[in-house]
Amino acid sequence: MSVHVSQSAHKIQLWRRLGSVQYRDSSLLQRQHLSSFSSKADRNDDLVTLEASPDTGVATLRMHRSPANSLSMEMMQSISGAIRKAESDRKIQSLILTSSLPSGIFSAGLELTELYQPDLARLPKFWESFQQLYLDLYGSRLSTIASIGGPAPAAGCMLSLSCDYRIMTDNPKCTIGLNESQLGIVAPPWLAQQYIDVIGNRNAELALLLGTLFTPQQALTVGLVDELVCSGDSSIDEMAQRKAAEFIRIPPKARVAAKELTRGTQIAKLSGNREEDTEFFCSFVTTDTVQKTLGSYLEMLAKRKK
Ligand SMILES: CCCCCCCC/C=C\C=C\CC(=O)SCCNC(=O)CCNC(=O)[C@H](O)C(C)(C)COP(=O)(O)OP(=O)(O)OC[C@H]1O[C@@H](n2cnc3c(N)ncnc32)[C@H](O)[C@@H]1OP(=O)(O)O
Repeated sequence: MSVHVSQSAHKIQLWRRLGSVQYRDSSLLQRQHLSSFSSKADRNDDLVTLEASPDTGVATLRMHRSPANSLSMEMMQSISGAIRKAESDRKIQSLILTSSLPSGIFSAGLELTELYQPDLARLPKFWESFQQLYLDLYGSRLSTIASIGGPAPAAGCMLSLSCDYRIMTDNPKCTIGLNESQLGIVAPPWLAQQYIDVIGNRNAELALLLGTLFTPQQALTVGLVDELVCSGDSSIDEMAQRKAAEFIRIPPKARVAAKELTRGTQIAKLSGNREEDTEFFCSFVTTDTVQKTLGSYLEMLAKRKK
């Protein structure tokens, strides 16, 4: 145990050195004019909707945090809360995770304003909410289906990786993958492991290095999604419902036990390592280097829009 702790302390030092100077307060960084990236806390009450159908045993969790379902702390807590609510209903055996944004965006990943020039008191709680969301979704007793009608980069991809089955719209503009390296950051180990488990070591290695965003066809080829639906075809919901019904036909105890076989070790690993993981994240993301890269990435997003 002591060896483990000292190794991770070493890793933190390494990240700090990579970032050269540790970020202390926002005055250390040049404030840039990024008017569209200014929100932080938002209201918890209208970010997701849960529709449970006891007749079919299927609940549908729709995300609608405009404009892109990016994951603020409150958004992650709302999704976690809705998963737990669905789980508490013994008639519900399956959960479909989808977006109800008119743009179709599944989720743009972590809310970048939570990472850039962060509120230092909020940052650890933000990361704990991300860990919790992973634990709630990946470890759910429900069979979970991601119905991906639009882009799903980074933590948006994590949401889908945490489900048991992924259906995606076949529109080349809708991409999916862990693109963190393009932002000058890396995926946390538990998220990288999900990627490795789903697409295999070599595919994950290359994709993590390059920050690849896969088109739906490429995602299908590497196994990142299980099925594609023709673009514009409204049947993605029907397909998700059909898949949910297929999972429900498996006796729940066997289904849950099978899931535990493949996911139990990773869930236990993060559960026993949350504080250290949070400390590492906060130390890493607040380095000057990471902050500068995030600032440039945000500017690039804003310019691209113009
Ligand atoms: C122990 C070990 C620890 C190791 C350390 C671990 C460190 C890990 C640290 C962080 C991990 C981060 C994971 C992440 O999830 S980072 C987020 C990555 N996300 C992205 O790169 C996506 C960026 N967005 C896009 O590419 C596009 O917006 C897209 C989702 C494809 C949609 O494109 P489009 O339909 O063209 O729409 P717009 O680009 O115009 O976007 C619409 C509005 O949404 C805003 N937006 C988009 N993404 C985000 C975001 N992630 N956060 C906040 N806001 C976002 C965008 O600005 C537009 O806003 P507005 O209309 O107001 O201008």
